[in-house]
Amino acid sequence: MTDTIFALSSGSLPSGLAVVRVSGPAVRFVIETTIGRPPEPRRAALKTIRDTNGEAIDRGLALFFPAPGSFTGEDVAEFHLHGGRAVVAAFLAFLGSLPGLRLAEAGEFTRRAFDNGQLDLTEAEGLADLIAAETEAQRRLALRLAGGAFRARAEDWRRRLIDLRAYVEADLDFSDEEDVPDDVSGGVGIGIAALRDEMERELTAGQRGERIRDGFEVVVLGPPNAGKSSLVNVLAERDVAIVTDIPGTTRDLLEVHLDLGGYAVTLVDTAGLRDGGDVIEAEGMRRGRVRAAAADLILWLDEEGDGAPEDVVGLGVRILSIHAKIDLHSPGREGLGVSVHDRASIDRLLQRLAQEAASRLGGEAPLVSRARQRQCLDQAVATLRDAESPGLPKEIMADRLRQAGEALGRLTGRIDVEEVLGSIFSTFCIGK
Ligand SMILES: Nc1nc2c(ncn2[C@@H]2O[C@H](COP(=O)(O)OP(=O)(O)OP(=O)(O)O)[C@@H](O)[C@H]2O)c(=O)[nH]1
Ligand SMILES: [K+]
Ligand SMILES: [Mg+2]
Repeated sequence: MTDTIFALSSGSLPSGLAVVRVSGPAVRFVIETTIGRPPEPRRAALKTIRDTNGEAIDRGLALFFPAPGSFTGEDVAEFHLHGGRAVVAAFLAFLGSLPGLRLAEAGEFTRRAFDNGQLDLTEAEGLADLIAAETEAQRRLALRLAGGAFRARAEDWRRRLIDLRAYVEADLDFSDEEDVPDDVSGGVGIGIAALRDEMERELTAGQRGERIRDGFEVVVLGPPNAGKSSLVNVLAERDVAIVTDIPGTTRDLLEVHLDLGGYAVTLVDTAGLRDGGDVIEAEGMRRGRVRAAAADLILWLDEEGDGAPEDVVGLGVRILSIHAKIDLHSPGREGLGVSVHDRASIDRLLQRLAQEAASRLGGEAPLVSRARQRQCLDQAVATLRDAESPGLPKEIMADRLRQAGEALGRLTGRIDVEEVLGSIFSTFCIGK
């Protein structure tokens, strides 16, 4: 028989309340042992919670969610206890002493929900992201995913693929007969193109999704001693990077994470760019350039206001040029000036960065936000493109449609799920 699992599902103790969740076949037994008669389904009941000897452990709310109308799809109970360490320890120890009960592993409640068809893989990923979300944009993105928006979309695509395949196969079966109109395959072609077009649009929007989830990347470049590390420290409001008046102080890449206007932004400090320098500095510069080439924005910093040199412009990344140390230079220069000693200039820069992030990542929350999702969808699009090749034999077209359906099956976890499950559910915390 399946184990009944339990865990503290709320945060660290002590706290006002602690929520302990139990899921599995022994839930009714747990309820009868601790509070007697089960409360009405999904209704909170205030009860004294007792151990097997009838001794009170705490007084709190108990809820019962009978299968299948629960998060996991199994019988589930929730106990809202006082969030004291001894209270929770006593209750968990008591649960562990009951036959068939054990502490849940990380993500095990969600894993059961998935196994019982309560969630698909994209919804499970959305839940993991919702719990990990640190900014508003991440929260909105994750909530949409967890709410089943991607699942619904993928299921619609899959149904349409099945219909298209049915047409092609019917066409195959009757291909000898005169009276099957050939425009059936014309309609199929239009159907495939429409489907591929929708998927491609989601892939494009997904570039935003991955950036929202993983962070909008800003790499700070400039000559040595321009004040890059000082600026990164001020923006991060922490003393993360070493600052000295010696040119070539920074060698390693150093990243800090900011929340700018609800968007996650990764700010990367780099080694100052100049000719010469020792081997270590040269390697630092190389790494800085590589990172910058993949960034969303380069923050070019110099004291002269010369702007980024040709080789940096040649990276093809959007550049925001900044005059550093404006407290040392005469005012009236053009462009965005910054001094770490002038709070107003820092606030202007922060505002500008938030605008940059918003203009690149704003709009309706996309569906695709993970490399895994993108890869599945990429595959579906590639096979559909194949299916559209002119003069393709019907058998092969039908097979391509089947393969596209399989790619969607991998996306939602309908097929080939084992290899990705471990990596997804291990990112969950215990109790989820
Ligand atoms: N007056 C003034 N001095 C600054 C400002 N920003 C940085 N400095 C000084 O400039 C010097 C170099 O600063 P860093 O932040 O180390 O410069 P960097 O660009 O990171 O230098 P490298 O890592 O060597 O490439 C230090 O002495 C800082 O105190 C500023 O806005 N105004
Ligand atoms: K320096
Ligand atoms: Mg530095």
